[in-house]
Amino acid sequence: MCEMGRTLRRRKWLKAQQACINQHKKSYQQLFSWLRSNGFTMITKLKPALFKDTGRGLMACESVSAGQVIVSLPRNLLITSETVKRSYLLPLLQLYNKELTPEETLSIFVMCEKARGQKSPWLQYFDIIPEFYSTPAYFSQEAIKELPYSLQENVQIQICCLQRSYQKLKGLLLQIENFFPEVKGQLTFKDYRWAWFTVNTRCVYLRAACKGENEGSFALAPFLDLLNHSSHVQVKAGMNQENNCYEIVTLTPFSKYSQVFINYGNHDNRRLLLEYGFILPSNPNDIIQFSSEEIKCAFEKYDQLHVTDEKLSFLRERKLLSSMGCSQEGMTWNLVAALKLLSVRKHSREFWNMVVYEEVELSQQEQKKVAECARFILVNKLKEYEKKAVPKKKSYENLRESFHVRLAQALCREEQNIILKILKELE
Ligand SMILES: C[S@@+](CC[C@H](N)C(=O)[O-])C[C@H]1O[C@@H](n2cnc3c(N)ncnc32)[C@H](O)[C@@H]1O
Repeated sequence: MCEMGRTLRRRKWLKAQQACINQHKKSYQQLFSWLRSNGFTMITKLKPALFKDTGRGLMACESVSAGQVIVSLPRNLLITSETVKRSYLLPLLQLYNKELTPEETLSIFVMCEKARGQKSPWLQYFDIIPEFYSTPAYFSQEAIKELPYSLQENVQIQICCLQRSYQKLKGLLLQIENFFPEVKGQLTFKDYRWAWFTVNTRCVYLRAACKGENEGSFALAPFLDLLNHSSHVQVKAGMNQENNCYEIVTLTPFSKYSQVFINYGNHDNRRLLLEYGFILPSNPNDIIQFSSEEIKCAFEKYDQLHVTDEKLSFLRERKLLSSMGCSQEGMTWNLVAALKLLSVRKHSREFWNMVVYEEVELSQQEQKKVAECARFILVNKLKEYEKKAVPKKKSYENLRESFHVRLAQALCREEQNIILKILKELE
């Protein structure tokens, strides 16, 4: 029943997406003729298409071999801080007394260009950009509650940063509205959130390959930003100084009619969701992190508390308290080191150093303690997900909200599976 419900929802979602692609057909034609008129040439034939697992992406219309340039975009088609500085916004930016980050500069430009509509030279580009994002900053409170607790905190932090950034820019936005009445009423917080996530989810990084003016900055790259992410592919990307184009060379071949992917980086699912609004099934970069509090809780029943605290300080001084977690591959080195250290009885810092950095054989009792505590920590973590997995009566009217809830639940399921796998290995 549940499977059937999921299939039906999936179909509904695909239908909505297909309608969106059809509706956009004309926009794509306009995008391509605009790109061509600005010097773009399609080196590898790719076209926008809808894919079952990832939504819109780019499809290879011919087979693509490793080493092939998949997209080559002339510099004039990139939106960078330099583009903004050359624009009508420059005098107002210069007069503003607060320093803007590159993300803020680009977000303001994106928001203004979107608001200018037909008057914007980037119209054809903004026409194909999604109206909404599926990052948790767009989630309802109900959907946020479905996320793991520490991720909920990160979402709140992200929203606060966005609000603070908007407040900081308020004076400048008022000035812009005064000078350019056509954007009036279109520079609200919601518009800023949209622009910020457009920049955050779609920008490429211009590396310091050349000592140019864009060294180490971000850029929006029309068309190229229709490429989705896969952790299984490898690409090389950067400015080609010879033709002044931003190019992506794939190191992974793709067959005809398959989706062409790039790699956004070694992100775990929490980062992918927070920053990009999606997750990867069986993400090899997924690590379930444990806090020192969670570890401490497991050891309280064995050690006197002050000894546990001292051992935790010992780990903190050596920066071993971060990255304590587990992945598909097993427990991280830092977690194993912490478990070993917290299990030993001897109270000597010299010995603790040997336990962490050298192969000191633990007694059978200590090894048993390591396994027991690992199990305790993992089982405790599972309880957090189990509480969330209690079926809710509520049916989500809004298609978008129910998609967000399912996304949050899928993330929890992925993490749960990793923990279950490690628990099984501990048996
Ligand atoms: C640079 S855009 C890629 C094109 C985008 N799909 C579109 O239709 O405009 C990045 C966004 O694509 C989506 N995305 C990228 N890779 C994905 C994947 N493997 N699965 C699902 N969504 C993905 C996410 O919404 C992400 O924020």
